[in-house]
Amino acid sequence: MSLLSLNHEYQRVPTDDNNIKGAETRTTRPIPLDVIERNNRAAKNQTSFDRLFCKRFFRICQILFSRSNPDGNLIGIWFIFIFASLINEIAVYFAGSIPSRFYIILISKDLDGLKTLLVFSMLIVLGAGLGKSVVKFVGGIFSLYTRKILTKHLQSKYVNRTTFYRLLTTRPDIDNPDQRITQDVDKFAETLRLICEEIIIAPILIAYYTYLTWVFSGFLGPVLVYSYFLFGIVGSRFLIVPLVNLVFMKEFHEGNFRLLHVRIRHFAESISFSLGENAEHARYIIIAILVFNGTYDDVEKDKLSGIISMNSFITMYLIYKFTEIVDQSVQISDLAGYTARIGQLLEAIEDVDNELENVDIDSPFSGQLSGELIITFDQISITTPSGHQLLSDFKFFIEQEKNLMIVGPNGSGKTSLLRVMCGLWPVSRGHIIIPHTNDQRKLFVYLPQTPYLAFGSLRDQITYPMRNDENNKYDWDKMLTPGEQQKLAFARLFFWRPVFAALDESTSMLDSFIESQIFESCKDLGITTITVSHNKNLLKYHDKVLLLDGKGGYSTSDIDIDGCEDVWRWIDGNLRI
Ligand SMILES: Nc1ncnc2c1ncn2[C@@H]1O[C@H](COP(=O)(O)OP(=O)(O)OP(=O)(O)O)[C@@H](O)[C@H]1O
Repeated sequence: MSLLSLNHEYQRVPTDDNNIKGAETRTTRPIPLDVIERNNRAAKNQTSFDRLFCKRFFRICQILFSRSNPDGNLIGIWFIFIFASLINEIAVYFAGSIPSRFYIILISKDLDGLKTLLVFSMLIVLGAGLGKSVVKFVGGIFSLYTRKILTKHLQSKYVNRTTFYRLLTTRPDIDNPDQRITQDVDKFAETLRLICEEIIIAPILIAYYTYLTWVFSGFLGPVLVYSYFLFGIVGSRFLIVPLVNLVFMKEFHEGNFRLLHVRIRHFAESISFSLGENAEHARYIIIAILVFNGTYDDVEKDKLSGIISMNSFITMYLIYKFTEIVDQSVQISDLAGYTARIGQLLEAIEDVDNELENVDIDSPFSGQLSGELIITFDQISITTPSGHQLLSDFKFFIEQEKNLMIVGPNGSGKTSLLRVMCGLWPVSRGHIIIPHTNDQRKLFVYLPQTPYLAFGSLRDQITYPMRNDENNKYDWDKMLTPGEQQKLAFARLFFWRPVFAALDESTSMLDSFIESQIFESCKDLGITTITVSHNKNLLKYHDKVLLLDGKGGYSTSDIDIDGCEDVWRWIDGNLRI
């Protein structure tokens, strides 16, 4: 026997009158979408271009560049990216010096020099074009790998144990996690590539061109260019802040829009049945200052034109590089928006995982099979994620080979009892003692009213969650009627032959003959059923009934095959009180 102690509270999340910034939080309750939107707008610290952005961006970079990441890292591609950009910039530098060389050769009438320069120019122009293409190609690979590493990282954390279930049911502040993992990661990777392509070697180039501008035009040149840059940076900082929040909200709405379409696709038939259908001026001033203040008075006229041309190229290129950085403000605000969404998801997954780490759940599917298997609810209390108490001080045993039927009004907590039994929901008080089995036999299999049918072959449906190496991808939801889907779910149950089967209205679409055959097969296979149903005809297949009254109370009764009518009258009487 092992102890499943789940005596902790749900993850706390912010609500409308309880802003995220520095506010007290309280137990979750369902939050409407417009309230989440208002919270996101108000909570600028969650989605702004500040320290939090830097922290989240750094965390994502750690994932991307980590040597220990099983999905690889970006270090190699990053170096190739820098190398390709450097080669491209060297070609650009030589291309920029071509007009200066032409001025000098043409004014000195050097015909041999002109022929050599023509060949040199063609090669340089070709090299610069090729260099740009190589940078774009390597950038594409960089973006692809960024997406692959981040998606695999998030996916493995999200689809892990019951993390996705807990995140979806207890963290309504994390809208559309699916969209964050698919779309937002893709856009993050593409935006990062665009920014990197422009500024990956900017620090090296800026240092080099600052030095050259200083050598050619003296102290005033770099000062003017740097002032222009600072002005641009301060201005764009003010632009970025509101944009980050807008990018965040745009993704939020896109996620909801896609979700609506998924729902329309899923419920197409039901819906149809119900007819519900931005310095040119500043650049030249720096050159003019030096020509007119006499710095180049001693220089010969043919060389002067070459110096002016080269000087203007260098200064303009430095300004161009700074302009490129300032122009990145739109991209950076996009990047900050995507970083906020991915960073938030990573933090929420970590919270949910920590919550799970603190819960002592021993795997119910391993251990010792010793005698009779009994599930014990030891004075437990069950509270919904929204804080509503369903059951308190609940003390009960579920014994092997004693089929149990759970009845009660809608919303009384019948399915919730199965949720805590399977470890999906924590209990707010008490503990549940779960027995171990020593063979490969599962302890529980849960069959809901609408079973989950994975894309795949018929064999995949029956052996789910065990995977088979088959390439057949059928959409069984569309091919089978609800009744046939329920029958297929029972084929899965018989394949796994667990000790206990939690049947949650899972025979509701089956005819009574099939129903009786199913309960007989369960008995023959030694599967003890824990059935949630409103159907009194199922009483005869059970040995015990548990009645939840919907007010936090419960009562039990044994069922004798001849006394089903009496038991039903007893249930009926209790529910009318
Ligand atoms: N994820 C959730 N977040 C908040 N409340 C929930 C959640 N899931 C269920 N509840 C609430 O818990 C209560 C019990 O739900 P449960 O599914 O256990 O009812 P039930 O007895 O199985 O009802 P029914 O017979 O209608 O299936 C309901 O009031 C329901 O609204």
